[in-house]
Amino acid sequence: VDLSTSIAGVTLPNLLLNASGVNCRYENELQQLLDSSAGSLVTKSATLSSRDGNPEPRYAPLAGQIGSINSMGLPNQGYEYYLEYAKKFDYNNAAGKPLFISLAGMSLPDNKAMCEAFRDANLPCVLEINFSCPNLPGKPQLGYDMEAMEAALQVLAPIIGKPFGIKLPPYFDIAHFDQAAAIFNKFDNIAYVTCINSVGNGLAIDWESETALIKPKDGFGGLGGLMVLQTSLANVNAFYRRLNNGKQVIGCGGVTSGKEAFLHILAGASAVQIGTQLQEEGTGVFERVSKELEEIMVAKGYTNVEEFRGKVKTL
Ligand SMILES: O=C(O)c1[nH]c(=O)[nH]c(=O)c1I
Repeated sequence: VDLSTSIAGVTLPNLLLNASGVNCRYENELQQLLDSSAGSLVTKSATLSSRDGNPEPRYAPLAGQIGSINSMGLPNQGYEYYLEYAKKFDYNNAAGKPLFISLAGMSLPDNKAMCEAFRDANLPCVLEINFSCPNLPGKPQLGYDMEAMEAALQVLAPIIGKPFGIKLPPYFDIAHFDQAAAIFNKFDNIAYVTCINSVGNGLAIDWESETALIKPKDGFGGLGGLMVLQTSLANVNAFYRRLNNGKQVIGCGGVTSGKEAFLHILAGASAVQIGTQLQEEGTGVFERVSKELEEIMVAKGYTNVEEFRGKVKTL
């Protein structure tokens, strides 16, 4: 059974990888991903300068393994740390694993400076521009401001020059799928979109202590895990149906087993990112989910994912 896929001009020997933000801030964590069965890896979203992020507790799993809530606040080592990592990354590694770099500038000038630095370094890594961090106090998500998102892409796409991706927030209105896809279809080098980032500004409360689970923003944070699966499948399929010229979708949201990975591919995903389940289970999740996905494919008579990608049936 073949789980390989190609995105933005790079080939992933296995279509599973981490969701940006999970197990990917430090080099040792990135090495754990390389040593796992994941077919690739993406770094923690980087800002111009390093950041400590929001006060703890800032992440919590939810009771009943239904998901997680986080308000990390963009803690990262600063983009130069990840640029150096990308400079010394072994792109010809035996495992054939490509590298994705996530950037989440606090402003357009910051994003511009970081994209220029990566352009000048001329590396084989693929940039994933994060338009959807929900956890910066006082900062609205660019992904929810269509005009600002298009203006940013007018600046960044030409600088990046080569194929790149965008990390999107979940949309909940068909008009927003239409508007966002129409913007992305204007840029030839947008190779893919990753749907979805966490469902922004949920509130998890412990009923015994009557207290919010996380400290930042009065307990408001991004929701992930199984409980966001149906929203992520909808966003994957909405953009799969709307994007043209070979633009692809990476699915993210609610993948806890081979079954949800299979559903993401049915919805149109070319690759599948795992966040909450990676945080809770560790990097062994990639081998387990790969095996489960292979078993499902064998049981259904599929030998490769192209045979069923995007083939979700409607009634
Ligand atoms: O709080 C975070 O660091 C964070 N958390 C998320 O759930 N998504 C994001 O894109 C980011 I940058």
